[in-house]
Amino acid sequence: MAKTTAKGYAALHDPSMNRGSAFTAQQRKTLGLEGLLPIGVDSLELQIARVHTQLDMLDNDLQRYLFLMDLQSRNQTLFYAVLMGDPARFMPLVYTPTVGEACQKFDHIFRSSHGVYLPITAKGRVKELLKNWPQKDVRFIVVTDGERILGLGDLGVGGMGIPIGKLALYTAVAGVPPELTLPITLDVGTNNQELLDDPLYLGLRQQRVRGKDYDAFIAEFVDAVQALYPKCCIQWEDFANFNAVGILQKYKDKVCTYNDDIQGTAGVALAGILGGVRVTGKKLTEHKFLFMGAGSAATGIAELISQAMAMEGLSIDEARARNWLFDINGLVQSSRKDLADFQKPFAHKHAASNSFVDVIKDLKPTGIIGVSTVPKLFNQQVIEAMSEVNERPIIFPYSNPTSRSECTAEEAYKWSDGKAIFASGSPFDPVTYKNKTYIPGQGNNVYIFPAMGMAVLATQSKRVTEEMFIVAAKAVAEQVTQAELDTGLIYPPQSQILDASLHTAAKIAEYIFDNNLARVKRPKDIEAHIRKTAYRPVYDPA
Ligand SMILES: O=C([O-])CC(=O)C(=O)O
Ligand SMILES: [Mg+2]
Repeated sequence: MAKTTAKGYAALHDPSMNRGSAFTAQQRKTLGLEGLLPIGVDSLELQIARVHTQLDMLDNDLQRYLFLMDLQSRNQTLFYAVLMGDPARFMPLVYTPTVGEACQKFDHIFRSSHGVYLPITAKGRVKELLKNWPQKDVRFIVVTDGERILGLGDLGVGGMGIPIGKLALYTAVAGVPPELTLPITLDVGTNNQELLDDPLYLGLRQQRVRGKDYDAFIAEFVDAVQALYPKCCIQWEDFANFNAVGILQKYKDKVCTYNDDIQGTAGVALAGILGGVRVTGKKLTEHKFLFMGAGSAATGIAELISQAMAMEGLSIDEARARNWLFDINGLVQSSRKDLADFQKPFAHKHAASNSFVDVIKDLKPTGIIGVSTVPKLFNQQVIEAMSEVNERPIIFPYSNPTSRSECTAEEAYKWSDGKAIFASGSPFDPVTYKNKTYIPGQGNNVYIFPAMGMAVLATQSKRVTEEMFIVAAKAVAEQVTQAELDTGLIYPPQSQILDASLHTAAKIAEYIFDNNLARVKRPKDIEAHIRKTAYRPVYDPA
């Protein structure tokens, strides 16, 4: 929401200004609020405590999600103070897994609007619609077309929950000022018949537009953003593979943009692997990865790992040869005729196989990475096979939300007899197995995208490059202590995610300055500058 200076009654209804019961007596006088609030004056701490009590009264996480969204549209400072006070507790509410359920039920739970909806029927008028957003300086847009929301598929306009949730984390996790962010949904229709048949559905009631008209709409959108907000970075989120890959290819060298599912996920996977590599004692170049799923998330991770392996001495071809994909049609290998261009670098010579377990026994990967959106594919046989060929198998079920995870943390630890190096896309509780407690890490792009946002903000970077994700991955991984590795954690603990993200952001920013991508002058101490720029959820002094 835009920062404003509303007065009187309007001040109570402007989330960027509203303090509710925390307006001081003096402010109430000056702003004309006397009589509009009960006489008591709360501190922010007391307001936070009240929110916790109210959350405790609710029966389930979807209700808590709705409560928090209402809070966001009522009192922004309090919303972020609550989130940032306990990120480990609140991330699963405003983000995966609860946000997935909220997107599925979007039309039924809809209350008030946040962000901008651009229907393809407004073709030619995108700029005009965007101008209705009150804020004139927007630095981050997270945009979806709702076609592949987490692993839940086409949710049409209901996908909006994702840009809203991601941007809340830009702020809560890396301190990006909320007034600079804007969630957007491009409504190009939906192919989800259940939605089309639902009288409560709020999006366009038509099949998805494809091809030239779709591309032209995306182009108009990018142009409009450039024209209105020249310093803005566009993050593409939860598009179907074929659109995600094409859009990124088309715009990554033209404007400041990235795709979180391809590049952010790749960054966080590489960070987890660098952490995991420390546990295995083997060099990165000695590892070999097998992906369950061969979409753009898989190829994005495989490519970033390959680049990182190449930086450690392998040729890029040797590096790619250590990354294998497996999908619904079996092992991706060079004789397959159904492959898209973006999959071909990872289609190596090998006999066809439809058995993931056989492929594990044959290729002996050191890690398996699940980006299939199909739950339970890492079954007991798979994890036992990985444990037979590895002292410490890397098991990363990355599909979201929890209901789509390739296995649970408990399954991974149990079936590997406590040997698994584990991280999952959505959170799992700690697991006790044979008297030892393991803390499963959340290998979610939340360790990357907020930090990337903060770095881009602090530098006004012209572009977002591939190397920036390698820098980010290394910065995340280097913060994990040996004691944390010993408990199974390969990412920094979520309780300290703000601090970790600010450090990661500083490392990325340093790279941006070093490579002449910045549009601002280099500060003497980059990390101090970033920490100073970061949003804090406090009321400005009266
Ligand atoms: O949103 C998340 O939790 C991670 C992500 O980008 C996805 O699964 O699409
Ligand atoms: Mg996503």
